[in-house]
Amino acid sequence: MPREEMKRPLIAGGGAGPRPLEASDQGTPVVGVLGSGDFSRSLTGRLVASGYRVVVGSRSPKRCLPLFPEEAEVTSQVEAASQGDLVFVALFPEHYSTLAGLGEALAGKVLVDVSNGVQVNLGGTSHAERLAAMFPESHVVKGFNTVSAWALQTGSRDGNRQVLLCGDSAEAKAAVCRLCRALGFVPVDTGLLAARALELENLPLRLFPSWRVPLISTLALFAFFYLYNFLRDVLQPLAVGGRGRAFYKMPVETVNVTLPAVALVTLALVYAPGSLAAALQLSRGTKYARFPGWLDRWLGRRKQLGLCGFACAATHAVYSLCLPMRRSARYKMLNEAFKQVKAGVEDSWQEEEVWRMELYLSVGIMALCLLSLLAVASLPSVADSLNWREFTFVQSGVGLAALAAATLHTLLFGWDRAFHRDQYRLCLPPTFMVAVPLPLAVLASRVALGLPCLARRLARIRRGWEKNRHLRFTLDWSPRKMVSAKTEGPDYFSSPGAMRAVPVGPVGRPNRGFITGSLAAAPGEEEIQATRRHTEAFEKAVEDSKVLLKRPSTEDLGVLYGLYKQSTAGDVTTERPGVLDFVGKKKWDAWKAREGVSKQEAMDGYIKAIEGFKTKYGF
Ligand SMILES: NC(=O)C1=CN([C@@H]2O[C@H](COP(=O)(O)OP(=O)(O)OC[C@H]3O[C@@H](n4cnc5c(N)ncnc54)[C@H](OP(=O)(O)O)[C@@H]3O)[C@@H](O)[C@H]2O)C=CC1
Ligand SMILES: [Fe+3]
Repeated sequence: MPREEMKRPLIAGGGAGPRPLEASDQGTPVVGVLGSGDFSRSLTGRLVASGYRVVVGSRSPKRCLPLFPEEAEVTSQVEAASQGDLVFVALFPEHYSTLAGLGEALAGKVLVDVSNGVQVNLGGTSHAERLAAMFPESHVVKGFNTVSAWALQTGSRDGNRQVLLCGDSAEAKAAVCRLCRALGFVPVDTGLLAARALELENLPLRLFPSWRVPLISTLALFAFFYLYNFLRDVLQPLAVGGRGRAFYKMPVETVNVTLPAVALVTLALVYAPGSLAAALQLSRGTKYARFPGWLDRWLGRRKQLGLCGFACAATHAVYSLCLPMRRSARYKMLNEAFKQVKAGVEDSWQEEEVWRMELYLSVGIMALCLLSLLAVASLPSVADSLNWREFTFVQSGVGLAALAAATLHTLLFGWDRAFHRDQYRLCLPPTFMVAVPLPLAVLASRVALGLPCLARRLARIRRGWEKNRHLRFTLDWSPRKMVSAKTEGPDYFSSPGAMRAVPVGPVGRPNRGFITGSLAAAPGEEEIQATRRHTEAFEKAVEDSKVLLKRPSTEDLGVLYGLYKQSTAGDVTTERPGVLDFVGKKKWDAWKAREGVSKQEAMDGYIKAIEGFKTKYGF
């Protein structure tokens, strides 16, 4: 549906006259809708506006007729089920049993179950599966339950346009997908009914599922730090015989000491799993082993944790700005001034305190700016406009800079207080000392991962290198495959990185099916040894071809490809590729140019060529 059409109101308020089906509409299916409630009305309006013929089935058609656009036919449930090619069941699941008599009318048809549960159902049978069991001769598709009646009415331009679907019949799903697109939505096939229906039904019932753990973690941290500060700043002064003037700190001061600690730890929690993942990859020497489930989930919640941290930091900034506005602050300042006058102090300027405060504030403001950048970049519309490198730069580079600035801000706040005895109230160290170890550890781990020896190894692992394996080309030696060999072997013409390679066992141990093992099948021990040496030299040359410093010219790649194919598959046996397959033709020509050359000679040629290319392109 064109975007413009999405903007017009879809429920015809009576102004729009009947919209006869045009010639092109003749092929579109008649859509039946069972039920006459909110969802049914919104869906009917949208279907009618998109050119579909709609037959609504109700228990009392006369009563609800005025509620529907005049283009829609409102009739009995049996009639709607019989006429519709595709039938929506817009009833609550507890009323499905009232449809029992429609089995015959619905046989062979696509039934769309749009229902949602009232509470999250973990492990039971989905409504869609119940419907499928009721109508075994129909094809049930679960879908549209994640779209609200309101979104159907107003168009989905402001929200998510996806319609998640699942079902067992591919044709039925295809029909629903076509209808989805015609209504201006984007269908997403999520799989089979048994596997996905329950999940889809639970989706609209979940409240911010990806935010639960980050929010709970942030709240737990807040509770911990608040209690900690309460003990230190409110209870301790009372315990040592204060004059009962400590509880006033609870709404502002204690909260404002708590918030930066929570923000800092939360921010550290954003970058900690990345370091753990890198450490795991380094120790395992591969990126192909799965992370533990908890680490996977933690990695997947970094954005939410970061936004929670940002919210705490921003609130801390607002609280800090408001600190001097409080009555308590004014009284305290006046009292201090009075004490100074009494003590005869004219100038209370303390150079060290001034510098501490200037630096502390400046670094704090910078940290907040960097965090704001991060938060803005995590908005889907902004993130979508960045390429992968830009996104990584912002999330990783700017994020770590924000963490470093926030840690420095906290350290400047602490200054030398860690060494003052009077700061250890109730034997508890100052809050910043509790908050700072995790961020410092994360920053130290990032510095360590940036050390050339680790960074290089990690980069190799992330490009597919494995500690206990090495890469070799598959040189298929079976005669049947040789005949059909078309593009096997290194794909020299695509890109060096795209060369087809498979992991094999530790170096030196020949594997069956690779050229080493296969050639060893030749008779005679001496012959076998000679062939093996020759093959190993060839294999090494193939390995070397992958690590030339520069990519060889197209001509040289052609030479390599031709010799390689002749070495491994013998003479070309396939037809020359078609006119439009430029790369295929070049490859074929390069192979054809070696026709008649024996495999041994081709291998020799290949080895020599690589030796030359090592000097020419660097190695
Ligand atoms: N509203 C929404 O935004 C969304 C709703 N849904 C799903 O769509 C389905 C319908 O929801 P909605 O339209 O809001 O609900 P409504 O209550 O508005 O409509 C339900 C319809 O069911 C029929 N009905 C009511 N009572 C009975 C009964 N005792 N026996 C048989 N039929 C009965 C009625 O139609 P009649 O009298 O004509 O037979 C009624 O209009 C639900 O499964 C809901 O989960 C899914 C996504 C969004
Ligand atoms: Fe601060």
